[in-house]
Amino acid sequence: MNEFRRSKELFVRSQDCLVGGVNSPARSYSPFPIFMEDSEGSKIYDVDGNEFIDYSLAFGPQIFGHRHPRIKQAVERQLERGWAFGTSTEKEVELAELVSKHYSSIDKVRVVNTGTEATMSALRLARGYTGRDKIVKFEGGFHGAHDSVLVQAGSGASTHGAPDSPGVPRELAEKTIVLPWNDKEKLKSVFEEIGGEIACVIAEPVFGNAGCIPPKDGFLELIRDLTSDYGSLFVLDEVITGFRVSMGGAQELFGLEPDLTTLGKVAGGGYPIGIFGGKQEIMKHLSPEGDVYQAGTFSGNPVTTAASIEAIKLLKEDNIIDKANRKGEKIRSKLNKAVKGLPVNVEGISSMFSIFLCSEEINDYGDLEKCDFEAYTKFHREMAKNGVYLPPSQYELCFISYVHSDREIEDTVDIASDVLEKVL
Ligand SMILES: Cc1ncc(COP(=O)(O)O)c(C=O)c1O
Ligand SMILES: NCC(=O)CCC(=O)O
Repeated sequence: MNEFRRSKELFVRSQDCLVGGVNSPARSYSPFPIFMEDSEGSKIYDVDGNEFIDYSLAFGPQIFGHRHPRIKQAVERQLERGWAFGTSTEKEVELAELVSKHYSSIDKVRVVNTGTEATMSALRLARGYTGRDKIVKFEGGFHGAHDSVLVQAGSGASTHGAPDSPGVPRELAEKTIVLPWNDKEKLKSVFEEIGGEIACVIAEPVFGNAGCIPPKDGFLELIRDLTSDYGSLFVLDEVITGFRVSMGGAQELFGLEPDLTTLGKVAGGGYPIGIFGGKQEIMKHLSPEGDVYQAGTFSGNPVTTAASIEAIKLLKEDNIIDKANRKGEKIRSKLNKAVKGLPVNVEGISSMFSIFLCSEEINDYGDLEKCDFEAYTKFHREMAKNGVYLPPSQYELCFISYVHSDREIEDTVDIASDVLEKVL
């Protein structure tokens, strides 16, 4: 049974110098976070020398497994030549070409450092392009930690009970209209009422920050139709799904054509990245071609772009997405079988899944209230004691990589069913 003595000591130290002892609230959990220091493939290792099969995978990017040798080598090659020039580089061009090759809705991109920056900039561009201020998002949707989207936000904001963050000016929050996910009638009536004032609808194609909740039939298509009819933009936030559910993201899988797309996570091969892009007609409004301002010292930096290019090539050459999808199907079906009779519901698509501690199906953010959050905290800790690292909240997704072995999946299922019997 794993023990976490050194993590506990470090948490005492970190609380004196980091807010809540962490650098992101999503990493703060009871009784104290486990401090990691090493990784290889499907495994991560903590400061006490414990080994874990990892299903958090850095909150998503590591579909390749940790420390993939090809990504490591690409970064090392770049380190030999420099890691920050603040100038144009050939790699940026290569990366932009690769992204638009895989995303038919994208002619041009801008590369930034995080998903947060990507959605923040995409919303500014949508507002600048349409000359309108209002945006629509969905309850429990998470698009990063910036003002316009910290309204009824999922992920850590919900975990820590602050889906509407203080500090966001009321005047700005009022410009964000929040609707229930998968509710076609509400969406239609908002457009009928004020469609001409809406700059854009931003949506995760598959909910990933209020657990994994796929779209109901026709919901994304309805967003597409209404935004087109009313001259608003459809911003598809593929920070989680991009380069994960298929090379061309959820838009390829579902046959959608958004106006703007945001990417992150897997797209950086584990290095910090955000990308947003769309058709030239819209992108040309971004500075320096247009007036909508956006900039950044580290945007498109050479190390991240080297990692990203290698990652995208690797995804294709090693057929990583199909392999990870099959592992996803396997773990979901085995877990569901193993927990029959318990109030547990394993849902998901592709290489992502949620272990909801409740017996009913989860269709929207409100349904998460039916889940047992206290039991999840115990479940998370007991799993870690038994060598399995899960995301620390039911709001976050479990991810599986293409290098998780069948043996590891079987061990995980056995451990999870024993632990769940105990904690429920
Ligand atoms: C759908 C979605 N959009 C945007 C973000 C923000 O990305 P980042 O954490 O890289 O800023 C996240 C992060 O979890 C996300 O899940
Ligand atoms: N789904 C939310 C995140 O991935 C955020 C991770 C973090 O802030 O550490």
